[in-house]
Amino acid sequence: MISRDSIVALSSGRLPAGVAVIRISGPQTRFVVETISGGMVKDRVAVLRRLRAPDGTVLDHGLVVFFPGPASFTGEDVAEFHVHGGRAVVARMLETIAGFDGVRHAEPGEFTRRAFLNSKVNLVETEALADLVNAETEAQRRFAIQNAEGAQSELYFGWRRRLIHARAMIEAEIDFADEDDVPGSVSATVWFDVQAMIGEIDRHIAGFRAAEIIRDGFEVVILGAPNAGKSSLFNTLARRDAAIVTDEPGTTRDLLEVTLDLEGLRVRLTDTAGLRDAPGKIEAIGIEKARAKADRADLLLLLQDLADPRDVGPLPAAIPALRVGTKLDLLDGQAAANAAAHYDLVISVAEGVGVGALLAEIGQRAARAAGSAGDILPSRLRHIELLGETNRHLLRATSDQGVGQELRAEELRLAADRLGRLVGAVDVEDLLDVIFSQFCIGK
Ligand SMILES: Nc1nc2c(c(=O)[nH]1)N(C=O)[C@@H](CNc1ccc(C(=O)N[C@@H](CCC(=O)O)C(=O)O)cc1)CN2
Ligand SMILES: Nc1nc2c(ncn2[C@@H]2O[C@H](COP(=O)(O)OP(=O)(O)OP(=O)(O)O)[C@@H](O)[C@H]2O)c(=O)[nH]1
Ligand SMILES: [Mg+2]
Repeated sequence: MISRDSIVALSSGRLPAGVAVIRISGPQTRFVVETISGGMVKDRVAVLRRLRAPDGTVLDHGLVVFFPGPASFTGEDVAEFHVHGGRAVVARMLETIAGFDGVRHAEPGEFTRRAFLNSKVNLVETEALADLVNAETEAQRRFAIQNAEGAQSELYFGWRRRLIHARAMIEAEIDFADEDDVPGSVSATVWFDVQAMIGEIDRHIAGFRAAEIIRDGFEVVILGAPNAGKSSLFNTLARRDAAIVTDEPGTTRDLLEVTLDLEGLRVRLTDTAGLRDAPGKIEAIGIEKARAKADRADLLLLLQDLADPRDVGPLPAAIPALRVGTKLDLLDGQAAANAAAHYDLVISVAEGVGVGALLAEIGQRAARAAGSAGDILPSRLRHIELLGETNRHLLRATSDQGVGQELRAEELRLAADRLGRLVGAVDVEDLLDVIFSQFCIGK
């Protein structure tokens, strides 16, 4: 076992709570349990005990669970005290346990760090555990649990195994080049597989945007001329009066943002200043911000007042857009029918027409951009960087341009090494602080 100190922390959330879980891991765990619970408890069974400080003071009545190492979450002896979730109860419990010799308060992510150091989880699973704890939407939860269970790391381990095999074959061919029983076509098959893997890795890297959408949300920006009804739509979708609405053109100046949960996906909706030429100083800054935000959007909603359509000039052409006609209620039946043909959707916020259809359309586009449930996607910039390096080595390995088999085999080794760093199978000491700094205390 690598760690000598035992660590303790509150592993459950905000206080006060009905119940709070205090967790301890390390070699002092048995002694702490014996002392506080007045004797050992059966392994892996929750037992109700009176909990006392070493001086005999009763702290609480709570459940005690003991998990002997190495078959525990961290791989060390672990115990949990499930106590009443009052601030004073928890404070006194933590203070008492941290007062034992060899026991101290845990740092953020330290339980999971020990699980990693004891090979209970690999690095990619560790990151997924952090994502699982932070998941707020159903899509985030689904994505994180899939990777916490190993889907993403299995993909990387699989590629790494194929490269190790490829390198073994190429080196065998180098060593036995002049013997007859090593068929020359072996290397052709190997290079063919490596070539295929480059494509697989490139496609996987391309999935990063989908992972970002799952994590950070699908960016939708509302644009249009002043008074087009942007803020009115924004408030309706947000289901609250987040933006000021008046009949005065130029009401909105700053960017306003709300987060929606559309069928389990996070969607970030931004209201912007109406676009028009040379308005006042404040409005001009707002318009500049609106254009900058639009450049980074996943979807634009281009609103136009059906009763007073105005042109707003060129918009980012590369970004998908929905043309939305607003204030449908102001048109008579015939004019309304004619107008509908020129837009993707027509709406009346005043009468609640078309808003449901617009929301459904946004939801569908967000879902498409986030990929299908079960897609294995890279979830961190770290993954993209190492996968990019992997492929650069593989491209060098597969280019014949006067490079000997030895050097090509070496490129295969370097590529496999990059994948090893990804999952933490090769030395990653320098990475650990970065990764575990993303955790909260008690995890
Ligand atoms: N009360 C409580 N609930 C919890 C946790 C916890 O630590 N305590 N977890 C904490 O994250 C999660 C469950 N994850 C866990 C993962 C592994 C082990 C564990 O003891 N693993 C051993 C034995 C496996 C087995 O019996 O099948 C091992 O891997 O060797 C426990 C919890 C969520 N719920
Ligand atoms: N009849 C009708 N009026 C609407 C509708 N939507 C908005 N309006 C009115 O149009 C005016 C402008 O609405 P806003 O939502 O503030 O428009 P905006 O596009 O945010 O305007 P700026 O912030 O100035 O760019 C207000 O008087 C709204 O009440 C609608 O569906 N029907
Ligand atoms: Mg507005």
